[in-house]
Amino acid sequence: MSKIEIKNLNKNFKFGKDKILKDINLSFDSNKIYGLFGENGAGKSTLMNLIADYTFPTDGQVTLDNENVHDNDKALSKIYYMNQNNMYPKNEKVKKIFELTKSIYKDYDVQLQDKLVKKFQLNIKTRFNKLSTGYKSIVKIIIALCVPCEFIILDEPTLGLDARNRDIFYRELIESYSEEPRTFIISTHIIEEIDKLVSNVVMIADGKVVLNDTSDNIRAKAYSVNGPMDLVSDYTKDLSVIGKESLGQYVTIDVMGSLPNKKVPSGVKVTKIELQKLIVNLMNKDGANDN
Ligand SMILES: Nc1ncnc2c1ncn2[C@@H]1O[C@H](COP(=O)(O)OP(=O)(O)OP(=O)(O)O)[C@@H](O)[C@H]1O
Repeated sequence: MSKIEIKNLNKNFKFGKDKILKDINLSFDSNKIYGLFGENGAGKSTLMNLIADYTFPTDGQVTLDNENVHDNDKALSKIYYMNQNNMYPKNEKVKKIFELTKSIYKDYDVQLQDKLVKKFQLNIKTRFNKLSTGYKSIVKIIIALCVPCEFIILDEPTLGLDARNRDIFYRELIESYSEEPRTFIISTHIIEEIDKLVSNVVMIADGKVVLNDTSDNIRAKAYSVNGPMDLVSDYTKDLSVIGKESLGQYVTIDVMGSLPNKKVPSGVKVTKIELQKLIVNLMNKDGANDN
């Protein structure tokens, strides 16, 4: 059971004034699907780059099974990183790129690759640089699902994909994961499409981890409380408020934590919050400070 650990990590870029990542402590366990969320510029890609040793920490370290990943071929061979950079020879046909990948990874899953090529209707005789943005992502997705690595990091994998192809991707990811469990770390802004798929959620805001829990735990402690302002304010007074919207005398207050051990007042409705709404609330710091 392998594990990636990020310990006391800080990152700033040489010419940047600010720290991009601040005192990050996180672990990514075996066989889980992590959603990595945060607003534009929060530091998600930087974190993924650090895990895959594309850049190095200013302080702290990233380890895989207690070994620093930096310049560590053994550790890095267990990590596959799909991102927006095109690492493939631009003028090669897709078929050749698949062959090159297969020659690097001994247990590369050619059967799955062929199945995915058909599902996505990818023409493997096309040169990579002639593909549309969506199909470039599809080539990378196929490779990411077929390489025999224990940790698959996907930075905005569905960039440019239409709704049908996004649906195929999610279904194939789940099927592939069920057959061959491994760890996925997926960064995306389309939270509502993957919230049912992720087992764990990590959210970064202002370079810090602000949420790191299982999806089940988060769902079990995030609620919307709606009703007359005075009743809702009283019912939620000891809870951590993450969002608030009011319409006249009626208010919806989003909270995190255990609900009070008392009867919900008549006229007040308590519902669970969707992950998407929770993340947006957490991004919206003003909302969190409203109460
Ligand atoms: N090589 C670099 N040099 C200087 N600053 C950088 C570099 N790479 C990233 N940054 C800065 O680090 C911050 C975080 O960027 P990062 O790409 O990690 O965010 P992100 O959460 O992935 O954003 P997005 O969702 O928009 O892709 C940004 O302010 C960005 O400008």
